[in-house]
Amino acid sequence: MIVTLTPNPSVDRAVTLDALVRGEVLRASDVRVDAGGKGVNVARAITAQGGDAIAVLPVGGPEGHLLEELLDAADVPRRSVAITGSARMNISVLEPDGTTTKLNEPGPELAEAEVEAMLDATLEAAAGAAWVVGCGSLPPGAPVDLYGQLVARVHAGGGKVAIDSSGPALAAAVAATPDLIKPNHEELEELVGRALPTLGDVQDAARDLVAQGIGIVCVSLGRHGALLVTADELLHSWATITTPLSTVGAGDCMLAGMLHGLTRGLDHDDALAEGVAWGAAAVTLPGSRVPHPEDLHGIPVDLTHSPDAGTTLAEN
Ligand SMILES: Nc1ncnc2c1ncn2[C@@H]1O[C@H](COP(=O)(O)OP(=O)(O)O)[C@@H](O)[C@H]1O
Ligand SMILES: O=P(O)(O)OC[C@H]1O[C@](O)(COP(=O)(O)O)[C@@H](O)[C@@H]1O
Repeated sequence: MIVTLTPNPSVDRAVTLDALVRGEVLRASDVRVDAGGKGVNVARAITAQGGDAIAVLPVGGPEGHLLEELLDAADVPRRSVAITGSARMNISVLEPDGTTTKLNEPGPELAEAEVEAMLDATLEAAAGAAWVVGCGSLPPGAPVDLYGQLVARVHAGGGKVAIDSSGPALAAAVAATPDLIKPNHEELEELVGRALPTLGDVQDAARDLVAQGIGIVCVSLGRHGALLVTADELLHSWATITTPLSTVGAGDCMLAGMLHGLTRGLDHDDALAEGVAWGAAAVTLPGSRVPHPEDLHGIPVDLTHSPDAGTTLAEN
């Protein structure tokens, strides 16, 4: 079982437009609403594939109510922690060529007691879990080392922790040496403080993080797939898709597939390939819809132990 903590969940509203033009009145051709936030998406993806996950999230206000309704409709087990503020609503604008523009709100201000209650609920749900996953940005009021605290508390109980975050929250989590991190290319560049234009540069940065004590560094690279580095392994896996629809939540599905694979005892090759397949499948689906088993058919996944270090990582 996998427990996800999403300190800053959202109602995700995905709006499809012919073209995003600033300063104009634009008519949407389609709209989708999903429960969102990175850990919520990880739990949704695992549930959709028949796995066991529990989403822990702070819930308040009308958007919080909608979030719970959406999770219940998708049969995602959850532990809601009541908060005074209102959950955020994030908007994604999707254009026909697959370009995705995201407008993420900061989220509600959390009180110290609400942060504590969220950590307690996560630790309680985590008894016997294979992995605890801390995901996404931190809302105002949450301490920057919230994920660092999560890592320390889960480790004290003998559990394993994965972190998928960005900026100072990720840096503080890394200082507490989680068992796995899943930055995307941009998040890794920010973490190490330098540009990483090639696969070889990403490889070197991931190796440095492993040398600091992180067991698995898995970097998602958009259409270039993902690179997984441990103390004695280097793997690169990718999937080619012809019709990208929405990249919202692709990284979350990638992480979900990999953790689901690891939990089922797959080795790192097969777990990475599973993650890459889930991530690529997510890109073929509208909004932040997560893939079900039938969505994985026909997604060919490649994997090598000798990545081409010279590959230039173009913008996704
Ligand atoms: N254009 C694409 N073609 C194929 N796979 C993709 C594409 N974009 C994303 N993916 C898949 O989704 C995963 C996550 O994408 P990425 O953009 O790196 O994550 P994030 O959503 O965290 O920014 C990748 O590892 C890959 O498996
Ligand atoms: O916590 P953050 O970084 O603001 O991201 C939250 C957003 O990210 C998502 O989890 C999607 O993930 P990606 O942005 O990585 O595609 C949305 O569901 C949510 O709206």
